[in-house]
Amino acid sequence: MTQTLTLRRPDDWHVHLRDGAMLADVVNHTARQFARAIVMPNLKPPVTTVEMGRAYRERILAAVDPSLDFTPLMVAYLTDTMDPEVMRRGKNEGVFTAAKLYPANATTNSSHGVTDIKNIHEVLDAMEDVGMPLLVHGEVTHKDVDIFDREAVFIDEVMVGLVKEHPNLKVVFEHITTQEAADFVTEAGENVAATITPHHLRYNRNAIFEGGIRPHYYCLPIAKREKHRLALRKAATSGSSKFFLGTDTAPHAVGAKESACGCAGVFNAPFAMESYALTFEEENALDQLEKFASINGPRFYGLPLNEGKMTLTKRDQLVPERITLSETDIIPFHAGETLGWSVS
Ligand SMILES: NC(=O)N[C@@H](CC(=O)O)C(=O)O
Ligand SMILES: [Zn+2]
Ligand SMILES: [Zn+2]
Repeated sequence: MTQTLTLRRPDDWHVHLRDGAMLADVVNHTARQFARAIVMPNLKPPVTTVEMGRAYRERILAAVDPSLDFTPLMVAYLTDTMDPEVMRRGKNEGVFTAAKLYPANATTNSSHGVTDIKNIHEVLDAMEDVGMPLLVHGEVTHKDVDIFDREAVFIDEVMVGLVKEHPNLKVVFEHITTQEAADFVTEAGENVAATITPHHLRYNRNAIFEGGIRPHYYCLPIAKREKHRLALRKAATSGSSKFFLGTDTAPHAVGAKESACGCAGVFNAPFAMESYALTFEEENALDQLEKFASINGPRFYGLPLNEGKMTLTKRDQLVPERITLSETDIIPFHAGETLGWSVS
């Protein structure tokens, strides 16, 4: 018996499309599945001005296969010295959909990030004013905090105060990895939501060390204990409108991953919807997938729902061991596995 599932076309509320040759190589993997994507601004140099946001959007559109209907939604990268006027202009000129808070040195290309949230108080006021969502990489960076505790500590040290001081600011807690983050978002006001990646729903921290060190499972925030994975699965499939799809697809060349100091990030764009479908199926929640993938995100951002459709079919599909790009190879998430779902 073939089983199919037809949904409104989904959006991806957290992607890294990179730039140059890598951009051209990866963007259509996202555009084939998703109608829109929130494009992260952690380039070198980061996207900190309206002009840079506009130019990056042009480069993305130039790289997209014209037969695919895809809209990149641009994000400003917040620094200690960001001018609040960039938020107002970026919004008025239709360039920036959101702005991203990277705590300085928390993750890939975050060295220009914010060293203290106090430094962006006026920027946050301006965003609250114009209704621009703040996207947060929620980890503290002090060396004395254990890497597995950095998200939970960030909630206490930053998130609680942030939502108290800016009660009308829309906040997306990006790529949550802990029970604490899922609970925080559930208990916060309607202005607080979270994205959840395919990979944090599928493996816990043991996968990173199974029989040896496995760099392709390394991403930030790092995967946590099993109880946290189960909490994320519960949140994603709960039907709550506060949780939505954000793959955090983060391509790095195979050599940059398989290294003495390997980069953080999982490249999951090619089979993202198949991976989420598998998880929702295992949770007996396929009826909740459309809300998570196609409805909760646009509702939170105040954008229209997509009119197009996507059909997922219950049909086996082999994920390649590696994908050859123009300048390097890359290892996709689920490499070598057979997935029980295919996007038609
Ligand atoms: N998630 C990751 O592990 N890496 C992302 C950065 C990020 O989202 O934190 C990247 O840009 O490579
Ligand atoms: Zn991040
Ligand atoms: Zn990311």
